[in-house]
Amino acid sequence: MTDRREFRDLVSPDVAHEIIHDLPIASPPETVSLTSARGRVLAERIDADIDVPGFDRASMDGYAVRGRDTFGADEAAPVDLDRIGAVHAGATPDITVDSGEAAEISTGAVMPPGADAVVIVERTQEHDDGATVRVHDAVAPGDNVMIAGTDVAAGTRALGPGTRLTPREIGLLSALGVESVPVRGRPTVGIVSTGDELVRPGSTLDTTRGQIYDVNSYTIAAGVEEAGGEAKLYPHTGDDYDEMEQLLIEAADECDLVLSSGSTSASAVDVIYRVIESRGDLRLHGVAVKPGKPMLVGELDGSAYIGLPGYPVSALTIFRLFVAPAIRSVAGQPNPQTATLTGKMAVEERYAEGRLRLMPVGTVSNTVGETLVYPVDKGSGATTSLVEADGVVAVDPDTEYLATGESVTVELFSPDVRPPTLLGVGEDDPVFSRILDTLSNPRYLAIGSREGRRRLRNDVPDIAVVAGPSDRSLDTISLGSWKREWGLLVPTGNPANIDELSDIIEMNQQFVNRRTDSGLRRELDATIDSLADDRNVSREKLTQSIQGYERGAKGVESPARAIIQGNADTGLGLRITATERDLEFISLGTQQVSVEANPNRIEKSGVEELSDHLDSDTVNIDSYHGYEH
Ligand SMILES: Nc1nc2c(c(=O)[nH]1)N[C@H]1C(S)=C(S)[C@@H](COP(=O)(O)OP(=O)(O)OC[C@H]3O[C@@H](n4cnc5c(N)ncnc54)[C@H](O)[C@@H]3O)O[C@H]1N2
Ligand code: MOO
Repeated sequence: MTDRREFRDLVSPDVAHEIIHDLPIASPPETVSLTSARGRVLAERIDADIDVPGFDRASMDGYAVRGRDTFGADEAAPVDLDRIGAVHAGATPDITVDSGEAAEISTGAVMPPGADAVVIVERTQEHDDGATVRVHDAVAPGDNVMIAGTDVAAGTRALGPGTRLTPREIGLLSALGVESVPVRGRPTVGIVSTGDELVRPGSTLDTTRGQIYDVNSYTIAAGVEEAGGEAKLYPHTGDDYDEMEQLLIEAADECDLVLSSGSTSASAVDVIYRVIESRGDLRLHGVAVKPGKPMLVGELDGSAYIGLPGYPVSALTIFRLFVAPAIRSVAGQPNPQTATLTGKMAVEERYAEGRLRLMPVGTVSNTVGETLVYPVDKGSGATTSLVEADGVVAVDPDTEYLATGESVTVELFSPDVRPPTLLGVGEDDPVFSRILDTLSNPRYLAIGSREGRRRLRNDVPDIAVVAGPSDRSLDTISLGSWKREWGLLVPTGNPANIDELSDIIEMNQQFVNRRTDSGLRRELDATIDSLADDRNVSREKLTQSIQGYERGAKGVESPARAIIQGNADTGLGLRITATERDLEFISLGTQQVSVEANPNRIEKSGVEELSDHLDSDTVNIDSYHGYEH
């Protein structure tokens, strides 16, 4: 037990920022060519070595003249000048314009000696077979001419240090003939994800061994690049001390900053802090934020080191809060624009762990333009906790309770986050999920019919999709409904010869159920109830004999997938799934699926859009197997 770490003294986020600020993350400036300069930050000022333009330049097509010759000219009293030749862009003029003369000139050409203005071609006419130019307009010296150095004069400061190079600045540098520029270094950030369970996307998972795809290496690498660093992925390390030490030292030698993820916490196998303690200097272990408490900060072999917690939400939250600002500061990148919105809590929320809580939240607007805010907390281990959220609400360590209706400030993940046009919740229905693809920016949380009804009653979502029996009626407006055929899925050829519900009770088959939240499950339970009534036994008596009845799977396709993988003999599902997954289907009936709108949101554009699609031919319900209007 002595190896275990307890987090009694968590440091405050402010102190953590200071400790990270003092880390030696250095990255020397470098010189890059203009073609790779976009997004980089100038390390030094750039002065103009040349005038731009480097000569007096015609800015319109027309005739180069002496302005004084045209004075008084207008439509009624044009002036005739002798046309003495032409000057084109990219050519040295071989003529001089004297008094009473004009030379044809094209935009961008060098003004010929003697000329000081250009009359645009539209205000002239050629006469005498081109020997004379009739000018209908007076021009003053300088008109339609860009004098040498007016864009940039040689010797002036063109761009200052710290300027972020966008296409506009790159344009100026090109005009000055600068071919490569000194820019701030991009710190090299080594990413070491720890855990024997991790596998890189692209390889096959062995879930029996608890393998999962590595998330953090990719989220963190993307975050590093976005902040202006250069990410370098290292192979995974397990929890073996020597292996971890060797990999971390290698990364520290090659990188300006090493970021590990995982192995930060209290378990005896979480050895990473011991590597830092023995090979470097551990300056922080544990910060008072949620999620992300077990963060580590220190130095390792002269490089900066930050240990992120393993849970993807915790890792990314700590990265955004503490690490990204440090990388931006070294790379000279400005802090990104933040955008906040003020909304009202749609539900109440309790929390009392005494840490600054960065609560992921989703937002939805109601028809009077208010923003409603609801927590999206599927836990630190769920990547959807962040994808289904629009931003975070920072809840102060002393705040233990947020009441429904309380005003909160949401910091959006970025200023271009747009709250969904439609927030829907409820049943996982394969056809409704296709309808979603036709809408502009919907968010749909497949949390089941029961939870969907509950949230709709609480006035959070715009719509709920519900199926199956329910004991409570809803005060809602139906936007549409259809019927879907449900029953038992079995492998092709139906090896166990199942043809009715009672077979799975009597035949000792491995069954895959759905969760009690789903309308499909409620339908099954109602059918079992009537079977129990017929036999004059309790529902439990029957369900006890169904292997797998108690454990419900989340997705509408989960039972089918289990059968295909050979992990089950039969499962609860829909005809459409059986057809699409090449399984056989034993029909047990049809159930109604209805799309119910929150009566207070009926005028919201996203709801109107959905309603229109449901009424139109966009959605041909009858074309799906087992579906009918
Ligand atoms: N008894 C205690 N248990 C835990 C505590 C505690 O104080 N006492 N703290 C919890 C908190 S808070 C967090 S956060 C986590 C952090 O744990 P670790 O940093 O040690 O992370 P691991 O245990 O290695 O992994 C946690 C979890 O995340 C998965 N993981 C890890 N790396 C990745 C990756 N690159 N991609 C995707 N998923 C990853 C890993 O498989 C685990 O499921 O500890 C709590 N426990
Ligand atoms: O710090 Mo942990 O991230 O609360 O789950």
